[in-house]
Amino acid sequence: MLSVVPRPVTVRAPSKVNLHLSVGDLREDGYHELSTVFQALSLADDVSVIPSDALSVRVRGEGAESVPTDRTNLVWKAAEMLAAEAGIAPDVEISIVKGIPVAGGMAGGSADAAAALVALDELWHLHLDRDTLSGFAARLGSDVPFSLHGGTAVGTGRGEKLLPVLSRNSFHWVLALSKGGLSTPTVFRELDRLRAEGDPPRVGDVGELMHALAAGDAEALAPLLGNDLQAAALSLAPDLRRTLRAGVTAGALAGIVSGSGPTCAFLCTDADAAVAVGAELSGAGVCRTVRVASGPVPGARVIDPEPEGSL
Ligand SMILES: C[C@](O)(CO)[C@H](O)COP(=O)(O)OP(=O)(O)OC[C@H]1O[C@@H](n2ccc(N)nc2=O)[C@H](O)[C@@H]1O
Ligand SMILES: Nc1ncnc2c1ncn2[C@@H]1O[C@H](COP(=O)(O)OP(=O)(O)OP(=O)(O)O)[C@@H](O)[C@H]1O
Repeated sequence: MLSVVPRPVTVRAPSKVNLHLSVGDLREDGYHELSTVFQALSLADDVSVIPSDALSVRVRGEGAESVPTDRTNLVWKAAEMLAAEAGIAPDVEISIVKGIPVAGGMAGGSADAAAALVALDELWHLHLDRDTLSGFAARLGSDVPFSLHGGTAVGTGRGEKLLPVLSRNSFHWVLALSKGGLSTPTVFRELDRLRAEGDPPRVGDVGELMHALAAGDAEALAPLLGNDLQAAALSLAPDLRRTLRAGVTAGALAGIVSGSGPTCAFLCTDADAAVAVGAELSGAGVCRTVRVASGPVPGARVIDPEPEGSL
């Protein structure tokens, strides 16, 4: 009798940077009302799923040692959610290859959760539509629907309600990765504290930023980047000021803290400039390592995995 060896399904999911992040009031459910513009970046995680005897999670790559492999991992929760929907047992081995820094403000865990939803939908032949998958994504975390969606989008509510944004051309980024991570709830709490004591800067209107995106104009976009969480991230990790200054000195058009930090994202004129800024920044001793990335890129999608050893 012929036995069929199951093939893994592999899904790549992007990181994100918030080009504009306006944080509103703290709601009764513990979340803040947000208005944000997300861009999906080419720095990505790959998630593979294959049938197994029981649910298990393996992690390798960037910061893998600090990622849980038990039921607290978002991919575990994603598998249990989809299996319950399908009325089957969640017996799969899930392998994550991390490219996105852990607790870096770039939606790494959210990318994995979105990738797991897409991969298991494919593996189990569920054929769920995008709206249904987005519903599951929103239950897993505020950033997960965007990791599924990709591209450039406005997020409202707690960040989970999305509308696509017209964006021309690719934008080129250098990402300065930090030694440690920052906890997202701690950064939101720090912003509440700073606001109770004073008046940290708030981002302005988003209209001009939309025009710069539609025009694909990096020079116009640079001065319009803004993040209300930046003051809180800098208060918790003051060394990031030095990192932000160093990126601009190295030739970036502008630098911001990505989401809740501590990763700093630098917008550059073009791909060559990004490589030059990255090289200069990595020699400046202001971060653990640098990555060059571009955006927008698509959301979580099935890929043909690279053969083992080809990287
Ligand atoms: C900072 C951002 O990355 C910007 O896109 C997101 O707002 C964070 O999204 P996320 O990591 O998916 O966050 P979640 O897992 O949904 O929430 C983690 C915690 O962050 C805080 N949180 C998150 C989103 C939001 N709109 N308001 C909040 O106050 C809450 O304390 C929440 O308990
Ligand atoms: N698959 C996962 N990958 C990374 N971290 C995970 C994962 N699942 C759970 N976690 C936990 O979530 C915490 C936050 O990690 P994550 O990388 O998602 O942060 P982040 O990129 O700052 O998130 P965001 O930008 O969405 O706020 C980690 O410290 C880790 O304990």
